[in-house]
Amino acid sequence: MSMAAEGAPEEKAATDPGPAPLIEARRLTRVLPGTVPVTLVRDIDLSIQAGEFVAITGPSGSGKSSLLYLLGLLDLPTSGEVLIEGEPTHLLSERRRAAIRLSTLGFVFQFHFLLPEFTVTDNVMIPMRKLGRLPARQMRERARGLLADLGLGDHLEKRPDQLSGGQRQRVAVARALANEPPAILADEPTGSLDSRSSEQVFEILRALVDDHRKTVIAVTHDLDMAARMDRRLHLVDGMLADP
Ligand SMILES: Nc1ncnc2c1ncn2[C@@H]1O[C@H](COP(=O)(O)OP(=O)(O)OP(=O)(O)O)[C@@H](O)[C@H]1O
Repeated sequence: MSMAAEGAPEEKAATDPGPAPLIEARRLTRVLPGTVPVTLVRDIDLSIQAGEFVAITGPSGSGKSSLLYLLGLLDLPTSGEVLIEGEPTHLLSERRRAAIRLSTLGFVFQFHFLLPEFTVTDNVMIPMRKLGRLPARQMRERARGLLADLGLGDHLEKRPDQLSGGQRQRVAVARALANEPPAILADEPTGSLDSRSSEQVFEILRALVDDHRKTVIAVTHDLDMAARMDRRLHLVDGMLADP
């Protein structure tokens, strides 16, 4: 092989674009059809890298949840696109989009949406069962380990209604982490919690970013909390604006 074919390393470095952003939006627009169409988000361009802790802020009704749902492939844009790890997603089948959600994105909502008739451990195992990559015993061990890491080791066999709001939200975080996704998307994760539980959940999200290099994107009304995240995306009338 000639020297030329091996290539000068500096030339390769200059042309190598590096890894694709974890989540990217290009001209993302979502309009609800109707006699008076409602524009939820308009023309949003953004790019989120692995390891970022991003707040989505803005007044009530500005489109924060709508943007999060589009970025999380829970909704489809009217125009524009979302790319996950460089892969355009808007033309994929719902089955493929669901597979990306299951392995790449973990969700935490304001209300935990745990199944009331299941134990805490069984709730955390649900995404693992759907993905179906681990034998049952390993799923259970992993769920228990996650719950223990989040301070819930004494509550593994309880049902959600036997826990406090803050504990339930930590179970929801464990469930979001079940399949080891690189990104967690959270919609007002502390919105229904008292200040002490809010702080605990915030510290957990912070540690996911700092210690485990997860990407966390969280919609929040809490401007103090948003100020403690690494980056803020501020929405006004469905568009990105200066905070
Ligand atoms: N399915 C729907 N039908 C009609 N209007 C909707 C629908 N979903 C959202 N909207 C409206 O679109 C706008 C954006 O909603 P969205 O929930 O994304 O805002 P938000 O910033 O998250 O609000 P909040 O802070 O109050 O949760 C709001 O005016 C909302 O009322």
